[in-house]
Amino acid sequence: MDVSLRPNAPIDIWNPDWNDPFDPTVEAGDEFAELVAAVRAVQEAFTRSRPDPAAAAGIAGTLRSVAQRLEELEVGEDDQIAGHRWDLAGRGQALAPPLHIDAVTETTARGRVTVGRFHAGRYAMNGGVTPLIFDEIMARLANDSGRPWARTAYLNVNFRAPAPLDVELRVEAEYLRQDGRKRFMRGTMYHGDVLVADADGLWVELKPEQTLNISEGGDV
Ligand SMILES: CCCCCCCCCCCC(=O)SCCNC(=O)CCNC(=O)[C@H](O)C(C)(C)COP(=O)(O)OP(=O)(O)OC[C@H]1O[C@@H](n2cnc3c(N)ncnc32)[C@H](O)[C@@H]1OP(=O)(O)O
Repeated sequence: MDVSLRPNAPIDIWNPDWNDPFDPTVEAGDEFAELVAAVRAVQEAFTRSRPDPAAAAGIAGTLRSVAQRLEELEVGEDDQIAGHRWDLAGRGQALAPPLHIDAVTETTARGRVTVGRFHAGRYAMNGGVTPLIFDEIMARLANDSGRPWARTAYLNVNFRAPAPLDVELRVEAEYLRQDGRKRFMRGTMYHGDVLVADADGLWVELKPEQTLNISEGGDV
């Protein structure tokens, strides 16, 4: 399947036909989506398992060969697909929680996410995962509507209640205000009516001499 990898591609709104990482069926013919779903399935199944030593050794060997096969297909970061598929949950980045962005306006964004044990701390979402989800949706909003690129300067997260696993959580972002290059954002995460976390964040617009690709020697 041919896919758009442009970093500034229009935001894709969730389409029920797209792959859900918790749904083993993926869009027919979308081989990369199938691969991401498979990687996520490995992560979740590994986390939930307790293999005996022989099984662990066998599975490790199998995964080493998979890694070797993928290493043969390595490309530069701008050309990789993971993280660049805007239509997939978590942009096809298998570490990222599978956040579906449902809607983005100039000042708001909303999405939903369900995490399993791979993203768990103890019986609830890991405290490092919550900021990942906020950064994803708040950065998406901060950089939407044709605004020049901005980077996260700070992200302060309040954990209000344990975020349960295996159930859908609602995530929202709000563009509070702009002050020169500074964009102030707020995020909230709900399980039903329960606020499980909220966040305040600042995104700072890059100066012309700054670049997203810091390996190109931009002034960052
Ligand atoms: C992913 C989903 C898809 C969505 C699309 C996502 C793609 C976006 C790009 C990738 C985003 C990331 O990966 S972000 C990854 C995590 N973030 C980073 O790595 C950022 C690292 N930090 C930096 O690069 C820099 O510190 C910047 C760009 C954030 C700011 O540096 P700068 O440009 O030199 O800013 P500077 O002139 O000093 O400050 C400008 C104004 O901001 C204020 N300011 C700056 N930093 C702070 C701060 N931490 N706390 C308070 N205020 C601050 C200053 O006081 C000043 O206010 P005043 O005096 O004007 O009032």
